[in-house]
Amino acid sequence: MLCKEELLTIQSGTVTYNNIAALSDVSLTFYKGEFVCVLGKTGAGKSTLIRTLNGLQPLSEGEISYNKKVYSELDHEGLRQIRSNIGMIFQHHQLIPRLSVIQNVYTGLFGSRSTFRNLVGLFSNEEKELARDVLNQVELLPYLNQRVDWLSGGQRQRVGIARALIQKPEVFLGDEPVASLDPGTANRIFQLIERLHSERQLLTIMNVHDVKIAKRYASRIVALKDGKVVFDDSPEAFTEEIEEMIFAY
Ligand SMILES: Nc1ncnc2c1ncn2[C@@H]1O[C@H](COP(=O)(O)OP(=O)(O)OP(=O)(O)O)[C@@H](O)[C@H]1O
Repeated sequence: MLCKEELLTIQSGTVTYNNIAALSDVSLTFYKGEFVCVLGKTGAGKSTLIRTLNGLQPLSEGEISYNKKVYSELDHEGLRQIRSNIGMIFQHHQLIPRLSVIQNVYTGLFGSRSTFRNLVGLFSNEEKELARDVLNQVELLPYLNQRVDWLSGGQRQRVGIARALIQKPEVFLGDEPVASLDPGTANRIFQLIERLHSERQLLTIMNVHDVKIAKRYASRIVALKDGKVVFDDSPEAFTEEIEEMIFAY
């Protein structure tokens, strides 16, 4: 029997904002090689879950651990090291508009370099080679000196993916990465994410609101409602009844 390698765990996780629980007693274990899509209507807690997994949002109660290292027991440096293993993409890319494609990709390395090297923009030949390699993987090498604000939405998201890849992550997180894109472009972005996921044997966790995308690409679907996990199973087990229950008002 194959032994699943546990990577990220949230145990009884609760996040409270002004007495309202954005996440409520959530317990999930994620394994290397899983492609997880997190579904839920607006306000269900999807972004909060992703931000807690990335260590950007502390839990009000409960524990999160990465490779058995508990976030709340780590100092700033320990948390930074964990974050360097987690690549993240966002709905609005969070690129620096006036910088070029390759300069934006370099920012993915900033968490693992000295402030001085970041400030003066010094990059080793190895780092330059790595940036070209990840841009090639997202098919943007011809655009490396282009300003990102001149690119289309799909191209910008591919820059965001390259910026995450340059970290050589073990975990790939996404907060609604295709929510602003047309269905065709959204599918092409997910095909790219799926290819990179398989080639690199990542743990991939993507928030989406499109059930079709989740059913097509995920190996596991987690659904949230009012901050609680209401479904955690295979895409095949995600029925129309469950979909109605999750999106009902
Ligand atoms: N910084 C914050 N301060 C106060 N309340 C917040 C904050 N962030 C989120 N919330 C609240 O927590 C709940 C969950 O929000 P969250 O953004 O995680 O949901 P979501 O499923 O990602 O929704 P969406 O798809 O709209 O982004 C919502 O009720 C939201 O209003």
